[in-house]
Amino acid sequence: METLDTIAAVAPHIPGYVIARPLGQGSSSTVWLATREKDGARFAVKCAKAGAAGGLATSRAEVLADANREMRLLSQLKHKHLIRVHEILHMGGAAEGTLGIVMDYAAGGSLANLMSARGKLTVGEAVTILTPIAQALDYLHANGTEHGDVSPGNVLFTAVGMPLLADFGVAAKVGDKPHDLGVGTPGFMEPGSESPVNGDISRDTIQPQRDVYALGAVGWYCLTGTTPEQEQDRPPLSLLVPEVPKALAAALEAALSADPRKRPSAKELGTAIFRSAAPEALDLSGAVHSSVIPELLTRREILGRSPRRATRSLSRTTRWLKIWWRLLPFTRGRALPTAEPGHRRSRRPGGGLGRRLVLLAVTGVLIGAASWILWQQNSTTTAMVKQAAMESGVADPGEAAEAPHGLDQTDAQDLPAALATGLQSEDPLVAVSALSAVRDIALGERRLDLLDLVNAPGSQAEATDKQVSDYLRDAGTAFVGLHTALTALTVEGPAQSDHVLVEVTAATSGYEERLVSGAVVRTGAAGTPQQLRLDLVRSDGRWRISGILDAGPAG
Ligand SMILES: Nc1ncnc2c1ncn2[C@@H]1O[C@H](COP(=O)(O)OP(=O)(O)OP(=O)(O)O)[C@@H](O)[C@H]1O
Repeated sequence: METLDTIAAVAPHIPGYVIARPLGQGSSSTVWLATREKDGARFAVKCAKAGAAGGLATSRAEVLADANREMRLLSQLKHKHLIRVHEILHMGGAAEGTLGIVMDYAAGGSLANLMSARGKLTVGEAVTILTPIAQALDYLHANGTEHGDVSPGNVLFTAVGMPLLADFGVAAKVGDKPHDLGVGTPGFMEPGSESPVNGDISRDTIQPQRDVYALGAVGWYCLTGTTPEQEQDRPPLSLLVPEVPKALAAALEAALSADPRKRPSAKELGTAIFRSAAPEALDLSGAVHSSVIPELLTRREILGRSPRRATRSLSRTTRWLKIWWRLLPFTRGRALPTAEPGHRRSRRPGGGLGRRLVLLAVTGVLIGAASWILWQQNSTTTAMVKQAAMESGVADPGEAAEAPHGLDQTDAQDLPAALATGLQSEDPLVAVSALSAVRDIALGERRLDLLDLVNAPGSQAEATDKQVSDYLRDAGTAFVGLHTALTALTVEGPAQSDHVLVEVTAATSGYEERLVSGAVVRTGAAGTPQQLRLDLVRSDGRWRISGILDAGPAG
């Protein structure tokens, strides 16, 4: 697999999108990070390479046919752990005549990148990755589809570390033409893929057992750092990695059976893996592009391993983050929610910003883990958590939740009249109180689009609140009851200016972090009053917050 450093492809012209950087390259395509011009949303665009060496398609017509086929296949499938495809585009510039598949951007990179950075993963991390991918495979198989290339390059992660299965370039549906032999990634294909296996499993039907083998091989690779040998040459997994629980070793070894009939189904494999050990938050730090680090929430490194380095790498934005987030006090020392009794709880993080980031990060991952792996559990508690997760959209962090009760409505018209008027006030002191109240509503009711009314476009304040709102979207929660009281307001700067500093003392109330179902996942204590200087700018006749400067503790 090529790394980003070795990608020499010329950026294509994609109508309606601005290309940011290459994300990766496979045998048949290059994948680019692209921003949609109309709304700034980010996507990954997979651009086929005509005549790609090693790919299945060797002519332009074949490339087009393959892209169309992959798009068609993916558009019929919908699962929280399958990458979603949005549209297929005709490319311009150097790529004229080819197609681009626009899909969800997986900011956490691929398992291949993670393994290059880490070498091996922990048992808990492997469980976190393998269980949801087994779920996705179970879904595919139940829908008559074989993925055909389950491998580290095709397991991607969202910014909160949720695994997604990608690349349906060689996937097959029931009734499709038989696979070309030898497709897939070496090391992760069942032995004998280059020749028919066990006569009774014919090549003119899909073979889910091949995906099960591949997932077993991915699991082996995660734990040992190497791909599995053939059955007769393979040492027991527990010899290579003594800390692997017996049940996990047995599940992976069964998946790697040479005889496909001895392999478990994807569902059985997922169940066995899930029951073998507690899932653990992924440490993706060190495996992603530097520009992704600020949005990466699964950063245990901040927590304990190398706090200084991690905090430094968050760079300047953290100063703004630190100040604004001080308005969201997270409870000290309270246990974070976990879905399963006995599953690992978060460790107590260190202090300051790292603590807040990590609390968010670990909460996100554990809540996420709860939904990814709540699959075969049958206890009432689990069912309730699962229900809550589904209702809240936590079950699908990559997708905006269909929030009931009018949450997420973007229309400012249903704001209380006094607030709507306050937002339009020429007086920055009136406006700033309204801005703060609207921000409380945005975070308290998860009406996150209201933040557009609060923060100046392109400002540090906007960037900071985006981190908070991304967290709430991903977690499917709101900070219910949050109220920010602003007192001792004074304006610095000329009265008529379009840019003023407002000095305030800000104090936040206690609040509950709740799922849309109403379930409380965490409580936050009231914050110590902070003296802040809010940087306000006025445009289109309205004041918005552009930045927040720390003026120290109040009093
Ligand atoms: N949605 C995405 N978000 C972020 N990165 C992605 C995304 N899709 C792909 N990538 C990156 O691009 C790489 C290549 O993508 P992909 O595997 O789909 O290409 P391919 O040409 O079909 O590969 P191959 O045929 O060799 O399996 C991935 O390994 C990953 O690093």
